[in-house]
This record gives sequence, structure tokens and C-alpha cells, in this order.
Amino acid sequence: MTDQRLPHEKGFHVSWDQLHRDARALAWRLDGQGPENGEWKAVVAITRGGMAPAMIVARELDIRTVDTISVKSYNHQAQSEPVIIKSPDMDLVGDGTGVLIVDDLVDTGRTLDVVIKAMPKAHIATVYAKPMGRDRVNSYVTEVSQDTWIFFPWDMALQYVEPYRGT
Ligand SMILES: O=P(O)(O)OC[C@H]1O[C@H](OP(=O)(O)OP(=O)(O)O)[C@H](O)[C@@H]1O
Ligand SMILES: O=c1[nH]c(=O)c2nc[nH]c2[nH]1
Ligand SMILES: [Mg+2]
Repeated sequence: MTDQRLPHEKGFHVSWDQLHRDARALAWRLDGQGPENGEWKAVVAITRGGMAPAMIVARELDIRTVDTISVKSYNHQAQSEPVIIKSPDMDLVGDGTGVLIVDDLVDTGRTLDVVIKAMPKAHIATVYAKPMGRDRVNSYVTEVSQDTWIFFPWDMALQYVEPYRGT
């Protein structure tokens, strides 16, 4: 497997606190924007990174109907081809009308391409967005440059570092 971090010159480190604030900001932006009397009928999280932001959005907007969609990228030679390996309840989400799809970030946009194909009328919301994929997203909070790798709190751990002036 290739290390996606190598071509990224910058790092954007997100703490749990920052993620909570940014996901709340996303929720407040979406409040009252649903197609029927401003209401959203369901939240669909793109697993796994979308689950924590989706929970926060659903909590802020008092949406109790929450489902998931799982997209996995398979590597065929150099090209990665994302496929849906778990669908949400299609009777519930239909063509996506009134459905809020939540992910932690959009990067190349390949993940969202397959999700949008499945639910073309859904509203796509991510907490962070990079320029390549930004056009697929209807709402986001913070944009970072394409050469930035976003480090999420669930991938990190506190670790001892040597003092600057070692002995
Ligand atoms: O716009 P793209 O280039 O498709 O990349 C964005 C996707 O990549 C990451 O998920 P990943 O596939 O790493 O899985 P995970 O959410 O389970 O960590 C991230 O959570 C987005 O879902
Ligand atoms: O943790 C992550 N940070 C990123 O910047 C990214 N882009 C795609 N997938 C990603 N995962
Ligand atoms: Mg993901």
C-alpha cells in the first residue's frame, strides 16, 4: 500500500475539541435548510470518518434517523476504484431528497462520486474540504490546500518527544 502522506507537504492537526466545534458549526449552517419546511429527514454518515461528525450534526439538529454508507477504495494497478460495500436503507433515503450525507472531509472527491451516484438529490456536507473535491460538496466549514494532510484525533496518540536540547 502506498503512503498517501508522502506527497503532502503540510499537516493540519485536528483535536477532538476542534472537530467538535467545527462539526457544530457545520450543523448550525445546515439548520433550517432542508427541503421540507427547512427539515432534514435523515442523516447518512459515510463510514468511518463521517460517523463522529454525523453524530454531532444529528445531535445539534435533533435528527434521530441516522444511517450509514460504507465506501471502500480498491486498488486495481495504479487506479483506485471506490465501491459501496454497505448501502443505507434505500426505502428510507430514496433518491436522497431531504437526506444529509456527512463525511469528515472531501479530498479527491472519488468517495463522494459513488455516494452521489447512489443518492443524487442528497445534500452533501463535510467538515473539511480540499480543492479537488470541493465542487461535490454543498456545505463545508474549512478548506485546506490540496497538499495538506488532515490528521484526525482518532488516528493520533499523545507521545513523548525528546527535548529540543537533548543530553
Ligand atoms: O475524497 P477522497 O479522495 O475520496 O477522500 C476522502 C475520503 O477518504 C477518507 O476515508 P477513507 O477511505 O480513508 O476511510 P475511513 O473513513 O474509514 O478512514 C475520508 O474519511 C473520506 O471519506
Ligand atoms: O485522515 C485523512 N486525512 C486526509 O487528509 C485524507 N485525504 C483522504 N483521506 C484522508 N484521510
Ligand atoms: Mg472516510
